[in-house]
Amino acid sequence: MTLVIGLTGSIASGKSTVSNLFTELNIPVVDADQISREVVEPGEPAYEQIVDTFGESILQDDKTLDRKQLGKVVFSDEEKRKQLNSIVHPQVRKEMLNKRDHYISEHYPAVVLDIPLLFESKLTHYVDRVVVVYVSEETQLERLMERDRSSREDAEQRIKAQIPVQQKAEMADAVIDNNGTIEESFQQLKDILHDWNIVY
Ligand SMILES: CC(C)(COP(=O)(O)OP(=O)(O)OC[C@H]1O[C@@H](n2cnc3c(N)ncnc32)[C@H](O)[C@@H]1O)[C@@H](O)C(=O)NCCC(=O)NCCS
Ligand SMILES: Nc1ncnc2c1ncn2[C@@H]1O[C@H](COP(=O)(O)OP(=O)(O)OP(=O)(O)O)[C@@H](O)[C@H]1O
Repeated sequence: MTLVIGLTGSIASGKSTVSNLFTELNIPVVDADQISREVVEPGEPAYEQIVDTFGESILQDDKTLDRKQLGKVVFSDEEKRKQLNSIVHPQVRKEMLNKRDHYISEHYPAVVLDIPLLFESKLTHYVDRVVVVYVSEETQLERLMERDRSSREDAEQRIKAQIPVQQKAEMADAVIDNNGTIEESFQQLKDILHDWNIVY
């Protein structure tokens, strides 16, 4: 039996950091953000739909998506964000389920689905257990501004596009408090897996 673990949190709470820790433990990770980049490459069906909907001003000179520009458009306008989601999400889901089912058929003890919008998109039925990576609002804002070199305003807009991480933590089966060091988060992860009888 493969345990399917949903990994979520809010933007910049540390999902990718924790997903690397799963990888270190040889637990495969299916990354929704990575898939969402693949399905919008030129030639893919979602690409054409995005250009039809948002126009050529969201393209770079080489015709690939200008993600910064598209981000500005969709994170300042909920309707536009919903439009983009309705184009990208069905493709992402299909690909994620294919990958999940592949790992299950290979009898891995566990597989992780790293899905930023697991709760917002009501996808908890894809997984058996949910781990939320939690940080305080101050840490989140600081890490987001530093990582993306973004202004406070842009960072706050992105944070507001998701359910607050505190609320997500309340809905989780397990929470990793990522306000401390990565080593501390790693120890919490190992403890959770031990509780769930996943021993590597
Ligand atoms: C708007 C886009 C082009 C901005 O690209 P950019 O490279 O700047 O950001 P990236 O894709 O790395 O996302 C960073 C984080 O933003 C958050 N985020 C992304 N999209 C959304 C969204 N539609 N709603 C809320 N939060 C989002 C997630 O926490 C994600 O981890 C891109 O995020 C996108 O295509 N979003 C729609 C698809 C989506 O929902 N992806 C996230 C989960 S599948
Ligand atoms: N425990 C930690 N200590 C210090 N910095 C950290 C820690 N965890 C994560 N970071 C840093 O915080 C930033 C956000 O982390 P990360 O990219 O893992 O978040 P995320 O939840 O995957 O973000 P997104 O939702 O945008 O995909 C990164 O720059 C990362 O290096």
